[in-house]
Amino acid sequence: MAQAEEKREENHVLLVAFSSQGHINPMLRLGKRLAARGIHVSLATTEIVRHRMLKSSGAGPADHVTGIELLFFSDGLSLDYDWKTNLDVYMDILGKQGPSNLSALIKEHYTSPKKLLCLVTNPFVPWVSDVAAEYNIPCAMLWIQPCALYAIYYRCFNKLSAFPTLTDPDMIVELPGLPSMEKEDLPSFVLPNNPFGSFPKLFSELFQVMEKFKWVLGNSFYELEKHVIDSMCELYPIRPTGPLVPPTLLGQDQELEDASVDMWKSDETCIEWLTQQPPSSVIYVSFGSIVVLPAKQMEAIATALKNVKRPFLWVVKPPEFPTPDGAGQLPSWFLEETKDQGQVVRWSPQTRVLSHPAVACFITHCGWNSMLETICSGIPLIAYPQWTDQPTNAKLIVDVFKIGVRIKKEGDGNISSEVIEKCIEEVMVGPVAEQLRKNAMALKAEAQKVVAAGGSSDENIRLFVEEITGDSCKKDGSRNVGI
Ligand SMILES: O=c1ccn([C@@H]2O[C@H](COP(=O)(O)OP(=O)(O)O[C@H]3O[C@H](CO)[C@@H](O)[C@H](O)[C@H]3O)[C@@H](O)[C@H]2O)c(=O)[nH]1
Ligand SMILES: O=C(O)c1ccc(O)c(O)c1
Repeated sequence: MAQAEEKREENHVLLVAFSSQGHINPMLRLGKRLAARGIHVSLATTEIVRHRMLKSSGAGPADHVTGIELLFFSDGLSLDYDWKTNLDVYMDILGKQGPSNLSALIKEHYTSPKKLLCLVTNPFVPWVSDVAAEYNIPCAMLWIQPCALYAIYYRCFNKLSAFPTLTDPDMIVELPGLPSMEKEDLPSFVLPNNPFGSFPKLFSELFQVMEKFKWVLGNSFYELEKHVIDSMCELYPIRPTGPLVPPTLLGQDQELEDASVDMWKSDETCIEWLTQQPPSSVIYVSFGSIVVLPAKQMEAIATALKNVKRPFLWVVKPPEFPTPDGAGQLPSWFLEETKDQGQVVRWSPQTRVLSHPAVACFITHCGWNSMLETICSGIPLIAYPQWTDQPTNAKLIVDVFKIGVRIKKEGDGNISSEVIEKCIEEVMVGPVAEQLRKNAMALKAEAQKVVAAGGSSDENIRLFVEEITGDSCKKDGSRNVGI
């Protein structure tokens, strides 16, 4: 038997992720923390990731990321399928084709699949638990959004609390461990008029069969979300093992190598440019890997950045499927009129940007990875959420973590440049800015503590490893450090 195959027989965990960069990277980082405790780890995801990695690096497709083997299966569609426009169809086809394709991959790569210690999946590919059952392997889930979202979905889809309906769309939602939430604060998938039918269906099915997951791990930390984590103890506990961000952001670069994939090539020139800017002066703007802002909103942000006359670094990722209405594109006047003020890049080395001393604040769509990276960099945020978990993440930023402000939409759903300008000034100067920075620095210090030896997330990883390897006498998944 070849050496690689021998390894797969012994202490092996297979992670399975949806194709989004924001889903794969936290899984890989969990993988590194398991590997640091002697577990062999591989990650399986769909072919589109191999294709994007190849395009981004210009080299041959990677089959390893710092020691973690990458495996790919087909989602049942061609590589150029416009899945963002046809999300419902995509999720449906992935749900039908994914299980047999993943099962075939496991048969092909593991001589005795039953010897796998565990499959770890993320919530967007919940059917992985059925593949695990087929081979009689236990299954864990890594919840890749805040624990607050886990609690909200659990209560909503098991009908344990009241949520807005078509007849009462504006009701205030009250849940244990969380502040009161208006409809603007709720994840879009629980709203009665949400147009993405496949996601509520997926989450509804998932949260009704949670017993298929022997463990639920979270990409968060106890000290950040303790009330809501405690509130889930009696229902279905979640064990936070994060923040799963690059070790450099946690002061752990000496002891732990990073594992992540880059689906887009980052423009490193912006780091040189940042180095020429005064300390705490630059507004960083990015909306992650999926959001494409309507032209009117691009115009409002462009106008605000120009008017505040402060240096900025704006990531404008060209839409993968451009539309004639100018969505996701800069207004034609912007580059010329701001050429001495800021930089625009197509994709940035974001974690290096956030931890650069020149960066003062971050205008963000509130993707959870971006939020955790910002928390670990100790800078305040300006929240401009769009959909999925982002509205709730924005609520957490403002009312729970208290490290930022939120750009409020007008009645017609648009934003005005004046509101954005006001938010920028609020986080840059004055007593509010000072308090936000203090709070942000305190959370950064906390994040470093929880991943260090004996910290709450480190302990939760240790317990998980003990349980999957059978080194623990208690295997009921209920232990959770900090509770
Ligand atoms: O120029 C850029 C912009 C982003 N990033 C990285 O890309 C990731 C983006 O992740 P995230 O902030 O979570 O945003 P999305 O890619 O939009 O993530 C999706 O997945 C997240 C986890 O489920 C959700 O919280 C988001 O709402 C959802 O949009 C982060 O690690 C960033 O560091 C870069 O490296 N360069
Ligand atoms: O993480 C999310 O919430 C999310 C939602 C929809 C997507 O298409 C996606 O790639 C990620």
